[in-house]
Order: sequence, then C-alpha cells, then structure tokens
Amino acid sequence: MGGLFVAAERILMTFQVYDTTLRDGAQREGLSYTVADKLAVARLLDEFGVGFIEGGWPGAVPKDTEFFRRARAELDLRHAVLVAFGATRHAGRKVDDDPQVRSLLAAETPAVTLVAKADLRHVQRALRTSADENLAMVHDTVTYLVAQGRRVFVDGEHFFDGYRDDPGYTASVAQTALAAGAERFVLCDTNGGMLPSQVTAVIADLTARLGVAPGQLGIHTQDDTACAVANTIAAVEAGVRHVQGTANGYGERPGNADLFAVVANLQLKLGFPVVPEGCLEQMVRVSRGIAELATIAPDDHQAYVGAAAFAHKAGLHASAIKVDPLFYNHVDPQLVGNRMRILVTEMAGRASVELKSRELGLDLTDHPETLNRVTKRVKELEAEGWSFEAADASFELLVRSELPDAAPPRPFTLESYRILVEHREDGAVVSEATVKIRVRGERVIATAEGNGPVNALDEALRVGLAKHYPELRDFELADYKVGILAGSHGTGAVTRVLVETSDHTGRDWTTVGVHPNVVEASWDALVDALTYGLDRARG
Ligand SMILES: CC(=O)SCCNC(=O)CCNC(=O)[C@H](O)C(C)(C)COP(=O)(O)OP(=O)(O)OC[C@H]1O[C@@H](n2cnc3c(N)ncnc32)[C@H](O)[C@@H]1OP(=O)(O)O
Ligand SMILES: CC(=O)C(=O)O
Repeated sequence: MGGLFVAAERILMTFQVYDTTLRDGAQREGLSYTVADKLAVARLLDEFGVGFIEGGWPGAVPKDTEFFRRARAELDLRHAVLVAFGATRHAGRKVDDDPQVRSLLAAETPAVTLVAKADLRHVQRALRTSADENLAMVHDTVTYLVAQGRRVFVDGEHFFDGYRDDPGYTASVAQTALAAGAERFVLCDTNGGMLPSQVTAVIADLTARLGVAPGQLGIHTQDDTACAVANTIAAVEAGVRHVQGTANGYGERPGNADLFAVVANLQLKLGFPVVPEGCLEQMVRVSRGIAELATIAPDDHQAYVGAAAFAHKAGLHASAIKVDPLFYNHVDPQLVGNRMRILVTEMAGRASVELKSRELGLDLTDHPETLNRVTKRVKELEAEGWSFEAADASFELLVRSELPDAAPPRPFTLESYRILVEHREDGAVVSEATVKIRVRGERVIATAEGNGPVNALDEALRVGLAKHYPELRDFELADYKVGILAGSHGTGAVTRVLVETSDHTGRDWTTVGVHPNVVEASWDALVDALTYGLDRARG
C-alpha cells in the first residue's frame, strides 16, 4: 500500500499548525462570536503565525456563511490559509447534489476540512448507513473537492475509540481519504478520553498497518482527560506533523488542545520552528486579545500566557531567582511575550522584597536594614489580614517609608472625618462626608455627598485637596473590592479593601487597607491611592 500514499516529501516535512478556534473553539458553552469578532480573531491568529485558520461551517451556521463572504473582502492574511469546515456528503446522496458540499465550495476557501466518521459503531448506529457507503462518502467528497482545486484535510471523528474497537475498519477510513487525495488525515480524539501512551501506540500500529508515513497524519485532541496538549505532543513525537488546537484551549466540554501551549512546547522544547520568526513573542497579546473578543476572563494560571505563568510567591524561589531567573522558570517568559513577576506576601523572604522592589524601580542592594524591616513588616501585616500581592502601590509606599529620605510626602494630614447616612422621605439614601485636613500648612474643611459612605469620603477628600493638587481631577476610582476575613486567634472579623485607581494615561495602581471597620479600611486604601498617584504625577 505504501507507494500509494507517498506524497511530495516537501509537503510531508512541512509542519502544519492548524487553528480551529473559530469552529471547534466556538463550540464552547457560553461563547458566541459576532461575525466582526470572528474576523478580528482571525486577524490575531494570523499575527500569531498559524498556517491554517478553520473559519466555521458554511451552510450550516449562517454566521459562518457570512464570515466567509466577508473574509473574502476584508481579510488580508499574511501567514494563514483560510479553511472551510463541513462533513462528507450525506449517505445515499450524490456529492454534487449535496447542498452542504456546495456550501463548502461557495465559501471559496483554498482549503476544506471534512469531518468523516472513523468509528464503525457510529457509522452503523448514528449515520445509520453501511461500512462501505461511509467509505464511499469519504472517497467521493474528497475526490470531488480536490478536482475543484481545493486542498482537502479529513478529520477522522472518534478515530482513537474506533481504532481500539475495530482497527481494520478505522484504518480503512484513513486509507480511503489519503488515496482520494486528502493532504492529511487527522486523527481525532473526539471524546477526549485518550492518554499519551495510547495515542503513541495507535499511531505506531496504524502507520505499520497502512505503510503510511506519520507525516501524512494530523492530530486533533479534546481535553476531557486533561491530556489534550500532552496527547498532541505525543503524536508529534510519533512523527505527526499537523497539529490542531484552539486559542486558550476553548472548545466543546472542557475544551481542545490549547494551541499556545502546543506551539510553545513544539518550538521551545522540541525545536520545531512552527511559527514564523517574531510570532512566538505575540502569544500573550494574541491570547488576551482573543479572550477579550470571546468575553471570557483570561485564565491567569494558563501555561505560558497566563499573568501568573511566571509569578513567584515563595521566598526560596525568589532567593534562587536572584542568582539566575532560569533557576525557577522553565523558559525565559519574554520568548512568549510574558514577564516574570515576584509576589510579596507572608511567604516572602528578603530576596522577594529585594526583587519586587527592583521591579518597582527601587534598588535596595545597599539597604539590608530596610530589607529586614520591610520583610518583617510585611509578615506582620499579612498576619493581620493585609495582602500586598495585588497591591503593588501600597507595597511600594511601605518600602519607601522604610528608606531614608525616600518616602513620598503625605499630601495632607488628617484631623478627622465624619460620615452621615441620610434616608430621605422619597426613599433615596445619600451619604455625606466631612473631612478636616491640613494641606501645606492650611486647615481645610470639606464636605461632599456620595452614593455610599466611601464614595462620599473620596469626594470630600478630593474637594479638600483640589486647590493644592489639581491633577487629582485625572484620577478615577476604577475598582473597589471588599473582603471580609474571618477572625482568628480570638480576634473579630476584619475587612480588607482593595482600591484600583487609574489616570488619564491609562495607568492604574492598586492599594490596600485593612480594619475591622469597612470605612476605615477604605480610608487607608484611598489615602495610599492618592499619595501614590500624586507622587507619580509629579515625577
Ligand atoms: C466532532 C465535531 O465537533 S464535528 C462538528 C460539529 N459541529 C456542528 O454540529 C455544528 C454545526 N451543525 C449544524 O448546524 C447542524 O447539526 C447541521 C446543519 C450540520 C445538520 O443539521 P440537521 O440537518 O438538522 O441534522 P442533525 O444535526 O440532526 O443531524 C446531522 C445529520 O448529518 C449526518 N452526519 C453526521 N456526521 C456526518 C458525516 N461525517 N458525514 C455525513 N453526514 C453526517 C447525520 O447522519 C445526520 O443526518 P440525518 O439527518 O439524515 O440523520
Ligand atoms: C472534528 C472534531 O472536532 C472532533 O472529532 O473532535
């Protein structure tokens, strides 16, 4: 059989990175793109350098039909080939009479991927047709589309399950597709139940049985055993050179193989240059851009691209990282467009404080006493409920307060504040705050209303400071989070407040306050926010 399948060496050796974010990825629960979103996702994937973008199923999903129509006019892809996805012809129907196959041609893409049943049980019980008719459906559809000038890929649905049940029949589906002219036959772990050793064994058996080169095969995995990426890598190690996956692993059920992890592993661990030069560094940007379009919060803990993928909390890690960042990072984060971060918490040691301070622009090399004091203070404060890992600005103020002559001056001192809550006759509830402060030698009393006590306090403080610090106008309270921390060791509950502030340049910073009283906790966070922001604004 071997000679039948020997395609041009060049094509077989070319590594194909095939993205199905817009088709299989869109099968994720809760995800729904507009056509404009799909076009934007395709542009991002192209910037990441994938070789193929499967845009959807024209003729089945109206939005996908529209996507391909608009893509012709609006997409100018530099790296990727656009692919339309559909099924083999319907059982008992002539291929050129099949409206679904006609829709695939009407999409006018250079390539088409066909899903074909590869498990005899599905053929007989789901398609309710015969083994031979299924092979004829594969043969006819591939031959027809190739004759129409399309590059054709065939996704063998339930390939691994089918192979384990009836290897002879499942192999014959692959054989039929390749003999009919399919560029690659893609082994799909549709139910996502395989483990890497099983993938390896099936590929070795299949290639020996058919005499095909593994380079004629592709791999498509689902993540139901949390092995989708590992299974993809196992297939590549077995010789497969076409990998399918989706951005951030979006997909049906738990999802598909995360294409970012797959590409990074192939490129950085196995040495296959699978995306063009300069593209790997786009990974974080592309991942977050697609998450934004999908309206799915990015997973901070996603391998390679997550915000926490190179974040280090343990003091011992930091002490080795100080010597060499690669002691605790498996790769240089910049290779994938990410960055290392040091988190300072109760688990910090002096090295954590030193590295974090350096990240914030403060060199503590010559200040061992400051390092000792800050490390001790952080541990004490965290034991009381403070949390600095999300509040870099408060941490920076703490470090600077321990440095000789480097603490930013507090913009004011507090004499007192007072808050009233007024429930009015019409049902409205209004808060009113009065602050008495000293600003540059002047005593100021300011009052303001707000929709809540903290808002009123913030407004009153701004009114009081406006004359001396006009730049405060540019600061906005972007986010306000309150957490109640259960008391321990006989203490009552305390409240932790995190305040995120932003300015007109888009910069933002987070501060923290902790107190049994929520207003006082908020006050501490607000004062840090204004102090930090004003200090930055004044250079
Ligand atoms: C593993 C995967 O994820 S493959 C991708 C799956 N994606 C989708 O299903 C999303 C888009 N799907 C759709 O919009 C619809 O299911 C459609 C338009 C394709 C079909 O809709 P309907 O005609 O209403 O049929 P329905 O979905 O109930 O059944 C699918 C039909 O396709 C047939 N079919 C299923 N797989 C194949 C195949 N590989 N080759 C040929 N026909 C197939 C089934 O036998 C069934 O035909 P029948 O109606 O004669 O019994
Ligand atoms: C084709 C496909 O998405 C699958 O078999 O999982």
